[in-house]
Amino acid sequence: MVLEIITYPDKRLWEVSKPVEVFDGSLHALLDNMYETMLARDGIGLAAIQVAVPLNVLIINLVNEEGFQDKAELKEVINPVILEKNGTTVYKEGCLSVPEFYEEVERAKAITVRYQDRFGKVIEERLEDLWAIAMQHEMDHLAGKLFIEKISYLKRKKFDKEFKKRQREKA
Ligand SMILES: CC(=O)Oc1ccc(/C=C/C(=O)NCCc2ccccc2)cc1OC(C)=O
Ligand SMILES: [Co+2]
Repeated sequence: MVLEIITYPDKRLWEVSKPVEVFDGSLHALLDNMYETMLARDGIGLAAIQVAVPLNVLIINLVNEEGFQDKAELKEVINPVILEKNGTTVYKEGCLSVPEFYEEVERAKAITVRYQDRFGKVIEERLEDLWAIAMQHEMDHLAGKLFIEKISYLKRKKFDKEFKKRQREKA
């Protein structure tokens, strides 16, 4: 089912998530619900903390060349660890937990990551470009970090001003 996505400045977004110990039906249900929620909200990545579950679980499903999200390319990532980082790249990121705000973030261009799949099998992969960006963005969520904490001081001031303006408009 589609779950509620918590949004900035909900303090739970700064919680540090915990490792998954049991790869059971409830984990599978969480992954399925996260996928449905991400698609319903036009997302390409989602971390469990964004649906208020502080577990080291994230999913990524980028849009492919034909321009749609192929479920065959869905990555279900549990207990990820980055083993290696190479190069740097900048990309204008967005986040379902920080709606309507996009900003350039600098990240590693390529990473080697080790994680487990929904059955606990260990996978080691080298990711590049948008896959690497998305993995780093979602893994930051597991450490209680948002992309707006990685932008320059001036861009963060712009975000704060923008956010307050929208709050006033809504009030
Ligand atoms: C209005 C609004 O909030 O728009 C959106 C903003 C962000 C998003 C999704 C962002 C997302 O999936 N981010 C995953 C992390 C990531 C960021 C950059 C590159 C790779 C991975 C979707 C939005 O909704 C629509 C309809 O476009
Ligand atoms: Co995000």
